[in-house]
Amino acid sequence: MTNPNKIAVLGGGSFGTAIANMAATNGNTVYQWMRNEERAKQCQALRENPFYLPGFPLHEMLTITHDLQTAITDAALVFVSIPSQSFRSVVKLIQPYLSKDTGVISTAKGIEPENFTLMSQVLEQELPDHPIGVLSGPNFAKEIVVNQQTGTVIASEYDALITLTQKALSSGTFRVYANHDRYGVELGGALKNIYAIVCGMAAALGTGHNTQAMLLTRSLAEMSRLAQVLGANPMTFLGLAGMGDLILTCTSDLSRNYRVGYAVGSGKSLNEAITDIGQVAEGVNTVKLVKEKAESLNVYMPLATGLYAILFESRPVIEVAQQLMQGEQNYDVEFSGKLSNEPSTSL
Ligand SMILES: NC(=O)C1=CN([C@@H]2O[C@H](COP(=O)(O)OP(=O)(O)OC[C@H]3O[C@@H](n4cnc5c(N)ncnc54)[C@H](O)[C@@H]3O)[C@@H](O)[C@H]2O)C=CC1
Ligand SMILES: O=C(CO)COP(=O)(O)O
Repeated sequence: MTNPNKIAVLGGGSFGTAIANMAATNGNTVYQWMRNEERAKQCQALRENPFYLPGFPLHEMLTITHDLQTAITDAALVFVSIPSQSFRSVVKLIQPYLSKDTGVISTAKGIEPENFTLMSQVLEQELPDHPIGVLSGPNFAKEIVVNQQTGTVIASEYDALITLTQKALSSGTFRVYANHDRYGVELGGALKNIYAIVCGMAAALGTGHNTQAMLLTRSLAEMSRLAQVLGANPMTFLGLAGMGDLILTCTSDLSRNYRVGYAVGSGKSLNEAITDIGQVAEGVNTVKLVKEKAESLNVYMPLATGLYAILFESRPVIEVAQQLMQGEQNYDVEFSGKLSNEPSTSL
């Protein structure tokens, strides 16, 4: 049996800390697990995470620990806030400590290279007997912890898990919407990172509002086109986890993906940009996987393909932008039966 008020959060980064603190503030008994024992002890003693969210005090109901068993035993919900590159290895560690009905929720916005696997699919594979879900939306950790009003989405086939998550996290400043299209919600969160890099790059080149509006809108069209072919509901992309997160990360330098794009657009190499940011920018790997996927499925994704050419084939940004603008004319709104998946060379 699980304790309905016990929640575990795996990951010592900015989003894990924000989620853990919110759940603790709501009166839950919360354990945040960090792999680094020294850091866990330091954060627990300081009542702060100076590595990712310096200056922000943590709630007394939150315990930070290096002990995975203590963190997980009896927890009703486990949030996995580990970047996609390490996600599976951490999920493998928790299996022995989970209770039978513990719900496990991914907050990671990335894709595993093998078989284009999303993180909740990793959960499905590694923890087939557990209810699973995805938390995704326009959610900068740095704004959540200072109580900026925020909306998010819990996506799952399990209504009990949705209700439990809403109860654990909802507050006067955090609103948790439900969605049953887990795949679409998760895909939206992963794909938008590509376009955040594109928009950061465009901003570095001094583009105006017209360009930004076009980029955002065509990004949404492109994401939805792939999503539909992959079996997600493209309408999901009109919600917080699609359009909402796209707007957020494509317009703000709080986004690490946007900052990678801005740095590359300003003349830095990709490696320099990543090193300077010092935190995970999932879009850099996602664009490689999406370019391959789009080619194998013959889905037209000019922005993702153009970004790949700039980041990994040394194509000049200006040259790629001009090519996109001068291609043949295309339709504005898709999914009306016209041109939904026909190849073209324009934006
Ligand atoms: N920061 C944000 O505002 C948001 C982030 N996300 C997503 O959440 C996921 C995590 O992001 P952040 O917390 O921001 O990342 P972060 O870069 O701030 O922190 C990642 C944490 O994971 C830990 N970690 C990495 N590999 C590990 C391993 N093998 N074992 C144990 N711990 C490991 C790191 O030590 C670090 O504490 C990402 O997929 C991101 O896209 C989602 C919504 C908002
Ligand atoms: O997904 C995010 C906010 O919703 C965070 O975006 P970045 O990973 O680009 O910082």
